[in-house]
Amino acid sequence: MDAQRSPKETVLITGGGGYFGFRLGCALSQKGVRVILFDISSPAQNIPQGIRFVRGDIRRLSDLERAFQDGDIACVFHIASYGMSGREQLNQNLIEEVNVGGTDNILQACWRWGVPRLVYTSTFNVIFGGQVIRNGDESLPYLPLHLHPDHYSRTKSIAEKKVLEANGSPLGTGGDVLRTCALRPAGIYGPGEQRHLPRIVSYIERGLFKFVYGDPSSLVEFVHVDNLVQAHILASEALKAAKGHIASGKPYFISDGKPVNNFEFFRPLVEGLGYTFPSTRLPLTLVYCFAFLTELSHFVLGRLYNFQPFLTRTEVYKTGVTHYFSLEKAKKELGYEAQPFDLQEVVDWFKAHGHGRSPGNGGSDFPLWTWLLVLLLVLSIFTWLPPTALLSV
Ligand SMILES: NC(=O)c1ccc[n+]([C@@H]2O[C@H](COP(=O)([O-])OP(=O)(O)OC[C@H]3O[C@@H](n4cnc5c(N)ncnc54)[C@H](O)[C@@H]3O)[C@@H](O)[C@H]2O)c1
Repeated sequence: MDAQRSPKETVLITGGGGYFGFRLGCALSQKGVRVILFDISSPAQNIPQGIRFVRGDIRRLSDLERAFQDGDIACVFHIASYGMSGREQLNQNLIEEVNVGGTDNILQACWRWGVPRLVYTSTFNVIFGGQVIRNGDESLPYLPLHLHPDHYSRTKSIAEKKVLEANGSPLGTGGDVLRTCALRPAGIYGPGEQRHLPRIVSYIERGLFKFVYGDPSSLVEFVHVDNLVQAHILASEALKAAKGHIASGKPYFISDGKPVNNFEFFRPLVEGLGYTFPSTRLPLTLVYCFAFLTELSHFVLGRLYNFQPFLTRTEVYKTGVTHYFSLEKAKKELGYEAQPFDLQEVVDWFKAHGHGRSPGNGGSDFPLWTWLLVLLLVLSIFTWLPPTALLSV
């Protein structure tokens, strides 16, 4: 997507109102590419001049028609998704409709309006389901669908397969074919990220981040938003004839390439905002049981009050079980080179938005966390009791 070679190319970004999609749109626009952002929600920031925003739902073909019909679109970045974290994870119908039905519609739209390239934003989770993976590569099989403990991961896996299977399929508009690839990112971070970081900071500020869990030597990965932007632009290029369509029909893992303990990764954020990093460490299984009970309570009570679960099972193993992947294929075939980033700009972003504990401010160190730990222990004991014992309580 080099501005010199294709100054008038148009791309469409589904989920372009979200954190990553918007960042990608801005980067492409700066390179001279015409950008259409497609999303049910507007971006949190002002839309730069030259970028077109189309409000619409990928579940509705008629909405997609408004965005596709007069675009002469060269590439679609399909980023929109639903159900990744928090209470969203528990709304299975919507997850299925957006992640699977929406992807079907995007494929239809590409065929119908002759879009030659489609880059799908997938996730590590299509492979990982709580098993230890060290330096895994793209030859690993998909996690069998019934082993996914959450519907988001299952539907991302179904959607990724559909996208990759569509590679080489004929376009409805002539002799050309659709070329597709999928990028599987680690957890995304960067300044202004709205999905994970505000939740983590709110736990820190409310005094709830008082323990870590799992083996301290467990390693996971993250990807800075700008590294992920770079990977998407390279992937789109690698679907072109000029690059021998090298990425056609393939998935690639994308991360910063620095496996790290999940909680240690966030240490600079905790300490940078003036809080103390917790010294209590709980066993992973205990926290997993707690997460299970949280999900169970949400299942029962969620219809009356759709509260934000403290943690879900998927979140527990994503943060506490070792899984990291090789970048070799992305480096070799896409030319991906992860740039070094740290959390300082994230700390600065939160401080600039009124967060952080000033010296002398006692903050919110109320003993709620102590009660939470006790509750966690009590509830976990219940999960080990046989159902008959529970019934007789
Ligand atoms: N955030 C992460 O840590 C992470 C990790 C791995 C993979 N991913 C993948 O990266 C992508 C981007 O993640 P993000 O963190 O920027 O998410 P995000 O929630 O900020 O963006 C997703 C966007 O999709 C939009 N959307 C949802 N349903 C839609 C619909 N029916 N029609 C149109 N738009 C719809 C949302 O409004 C949102 O703006 C997603 O595909 C996600 O699965 C994210």
